Amino acid sequence: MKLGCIGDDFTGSSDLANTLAKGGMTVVQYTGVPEGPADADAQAGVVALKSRSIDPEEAVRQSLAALDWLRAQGCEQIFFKYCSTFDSTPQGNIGPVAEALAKALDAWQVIVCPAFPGTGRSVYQGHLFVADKLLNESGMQNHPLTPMTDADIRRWLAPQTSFEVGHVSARVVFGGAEAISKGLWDQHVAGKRLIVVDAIRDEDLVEIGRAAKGLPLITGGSGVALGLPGNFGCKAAPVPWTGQGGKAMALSGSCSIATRAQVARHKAHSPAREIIAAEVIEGRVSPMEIADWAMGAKGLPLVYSSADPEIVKAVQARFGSEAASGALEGFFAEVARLCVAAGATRVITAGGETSGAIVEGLGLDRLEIGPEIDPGVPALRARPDLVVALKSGNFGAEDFFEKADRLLAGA
Ligand SMILES: Nc1ncnc2c1ncn2[C@@H]1O[C@H](COP(=O)(O)OP(=O)(O)O)[C@@H](O)[C@H]1O
Ligand SMILES: O=C(O)[C@@H](O)C(=O)COP(=O)(O)O
Repeated sequence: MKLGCIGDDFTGSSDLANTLAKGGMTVVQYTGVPEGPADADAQAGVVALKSRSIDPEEAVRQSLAALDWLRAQGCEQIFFKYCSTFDSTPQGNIGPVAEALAKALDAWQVIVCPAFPGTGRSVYQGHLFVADKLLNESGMQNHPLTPMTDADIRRWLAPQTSFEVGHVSARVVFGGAEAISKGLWDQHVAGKRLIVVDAIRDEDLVEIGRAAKGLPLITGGSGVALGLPGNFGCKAAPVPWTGQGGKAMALSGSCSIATRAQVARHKAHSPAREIIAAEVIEGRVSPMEIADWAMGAKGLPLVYSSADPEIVKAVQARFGSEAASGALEGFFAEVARLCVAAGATRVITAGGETSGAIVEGLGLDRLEIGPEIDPGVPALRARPDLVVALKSGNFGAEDFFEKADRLLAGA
């Protein structure tokens, strides 16, 4: 295995795996640190952790364990994947994990680049934009777990790390790979170790990828991986896929603007069942009742707790945000487990934390990467009789759920 990746959540890991697979690499996504060796033919391996919103020390511990395993598989370069909206708090976990990996790898010029132009995320003058809005005005300021209230990535990252945070500006990036390498070196000489690199277009990311050739550690969103397959001699190629017939279902715990629009569209003409957080927390609704409903429903049933920011805030004020998230994630995982045990063969999930809980609950330890459904979301094969799609909160067109189901089924 040449490229070793550590993803801080499961949807994000499949987003990165998707970019690498489209670039022609053979990629496998692993759930947590595998016990055995990597697949013999994998050129890249993504160890998916659920470390984005946990205690920073534990996130570091898990990430270093993933690093040890990836190094033991012979990886020449390590990629730490976090969210293209830089989801983190003043405590972490992007800073602490990047710092620990850099120390372990003796990496000094560490690129920090969440840009993903294909989904509207760009970094300019160190500030992160979502389409035409600054990050802190994009809806991400209301995220249930990591509210992003400052678009200046340098300022947001600084309190998370003891390293100095540097910057390579768009003006330098537009000069191409050599100019970027010089920009990184200049920042290194100035004592900066985590270096935010501007990127607005895919071309910028390809040049940043070329400049990253040979660096021990890269950090960012999946966009900055665009140029990496080429560094390992791979060329873009169609990703093979065999569809899966049978019973499908969708589960959504994402409260993002994009997911709420997808839920609204789906429930206008397909079976949908809302999960009320208080009913879950107080035990007034059971996973079995919901699984029975989903297995009995026609078409693509959707089970969702996705709610507007005021509703989420009220739930968190009443029960505490960890308790609310934990209860809902556990509930979704159990519904998925019951449905798969009853014969569901296609499972579509929305939300990073939600998807992580479901994949862990289903015990899916290895995912093969299929073709892209919408930017950043691939079809995944978990077992000979089970395929899944893990949608990042803010990804996907409004008709994502039906589209994902068609592709998973082989259309
Ligand atoms: N109605 C709700 N009230 C409170 N919290 C919720 C509600 N619905 C979902 N959540 C929680 O919000 C979090 C959403 O995070 P996540 O699944 O990562 O979605 P996204 O990808 O949009 O960030 C999860 O922990 C989920 O359990
Ligand atoms: O980089 C991204 O935006 C995604 O790959 C990702 O990590 C999204 O996370 P969630 O929105 O929590 O699913």
